[in-house]
Amino acid sequence: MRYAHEVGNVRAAEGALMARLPEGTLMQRAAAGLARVCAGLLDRVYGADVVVLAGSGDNGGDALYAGARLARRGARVRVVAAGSRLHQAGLADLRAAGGRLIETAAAGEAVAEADLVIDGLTGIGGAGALREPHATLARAASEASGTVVACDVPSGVDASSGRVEGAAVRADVTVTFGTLKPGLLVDPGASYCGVVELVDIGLGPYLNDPDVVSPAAEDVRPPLPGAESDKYRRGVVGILAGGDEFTGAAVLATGGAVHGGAGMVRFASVPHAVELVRHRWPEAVTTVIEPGAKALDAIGRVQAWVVGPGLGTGDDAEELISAVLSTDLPVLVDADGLTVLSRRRDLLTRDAPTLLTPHAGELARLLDADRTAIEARRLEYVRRAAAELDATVLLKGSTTVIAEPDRPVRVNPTGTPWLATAGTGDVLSGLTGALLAGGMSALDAACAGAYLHGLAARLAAGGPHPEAGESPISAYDVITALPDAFRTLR
Ligand SMILES: NC(=O)C1=CN([C@@H]2O[C@H](COP(=O)(O)OP(=O)(O)OC[C@H]3O[C@@H](n4cnc5c(N)ncnc54)[C@H](O)[C@@H]3O)[C@@H](O)[C@H]2O)[C@@H](O)CC1
Ligand SMILES: [K+]
Repeated sequence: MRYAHEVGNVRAAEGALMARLPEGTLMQRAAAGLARVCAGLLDRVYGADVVVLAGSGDNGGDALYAGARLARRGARVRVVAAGSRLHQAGLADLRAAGGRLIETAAAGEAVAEADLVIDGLTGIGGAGALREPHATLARAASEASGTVVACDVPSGVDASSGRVEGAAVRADVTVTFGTLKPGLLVDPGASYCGVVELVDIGLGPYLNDPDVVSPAAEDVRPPLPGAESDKYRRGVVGILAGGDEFTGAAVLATGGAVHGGAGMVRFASVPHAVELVRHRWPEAVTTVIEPGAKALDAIGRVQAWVVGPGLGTGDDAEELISAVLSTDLPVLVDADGLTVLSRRRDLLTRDAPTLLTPHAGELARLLDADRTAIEARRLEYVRRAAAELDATVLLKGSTTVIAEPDRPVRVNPTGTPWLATAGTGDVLSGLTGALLAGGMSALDAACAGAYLHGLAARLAAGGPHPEAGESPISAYDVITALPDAFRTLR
């Protein structure tokens, strides 16, 4: 598990640690770590052309001291000051080491020809869209042909949320201090960071519980079946999906479940969808159901339900969703099921676990909020959704985030932009439903489902020769790659 802390938490820990250390110690630790990473990125430090973009805060201070360390090793270091002030002691140290300050007007050319650019414009103190000249410098850095290293956070990225309101530095490497910041893990911010290097400055013992966590493979491994397992112990998942109109979603969700490790997949729907699912997935046990309150009675025992993909949003769908949510079993609601819930939020009042898996548009309907705002502030909205709907919420998208009331948000680290294609969400709901039926909690099943789904997509897109680049994938390719994804986890 990787841990991230919001700015308030970082500042509190820094305050407590700084009180026990001589002044300036932390900044020197940060600068030493930053300089070490920068030196490792250069072919040779001696003679390298380095440009430091320095704002007036301590982020600029870190960058100036790091520049001084590189200058002492023979680099040619030039500084561009954004704004009227600079960290005076940092500037003095850099000058003493042979670095020099250049005019802002000369910055564009200097940045363009540098071997390495250190972005020290703003760090955790950055607020709102970058002002001038910061914004222009950030754009210049983003276009630089040399290596761009962001100090603590790429300037223009909000450290706590990952929000980007205007120009921001596109870094090759981000060297962050003490702990990760949520904005480095969640898009849009995450996409500006490049490789993230964490430098230990001794903050660990002073940090509170993390605000955001990002699981690693060992955190999401589903339990292995034992010798005594039978299909009921491994879990039976019930899939309620598809209708006369939409059948693809039913086939894909069932495929995700069949490859998700369940002991058995039960599928129930109208005759047309049942026929297609039975044809494609003979492993599934299918039932034709009639609309009405007794629809579930014919299906047999399950340990978790998945409801919604391709179901439609009319009265029959609503009745089915209402029946499923009145059971005492874990329920995953996706797609059309979420649209129904946006007019029947009362159905969410229940004791058993409920897992909702919206994309931004579906969440916008559920919360009566704006889709663009959700995409820009994923952490804020997923937390709000979990609290307001009293459910586990998995928000799909460029970074999948998962929230449960009063828990750190989990950020999924796998995935590929190729996943943004029709039908992949249906695969995720079937897969995650199988994990729920296997006995994982809603939060763990959501995390493991998102992780495996993203990993399968990467494996599918990378093919047998990932070094040759990625190719487009279909939702069906994701299903086919699931066994490899499970194996990779072990
Ligand atoms: N507090 C600590 O103990 C430590 C802090 N460190 C560094 O200090 C940084 C935080 O320093 P500060 O609190 O001084 O804050 P920053 O240096 O991150 O940012 C504050 C400065 O940026 C300007 N600014 C804010 N938003 C802006 C915008 N939208 N456009 C243009 N300018 C903007 C402010 O006017 C102010 O001058 C960390 O990110 C880290 O790099 C490290 O030295 C480690 C220790
Ligand atoms: K920065």
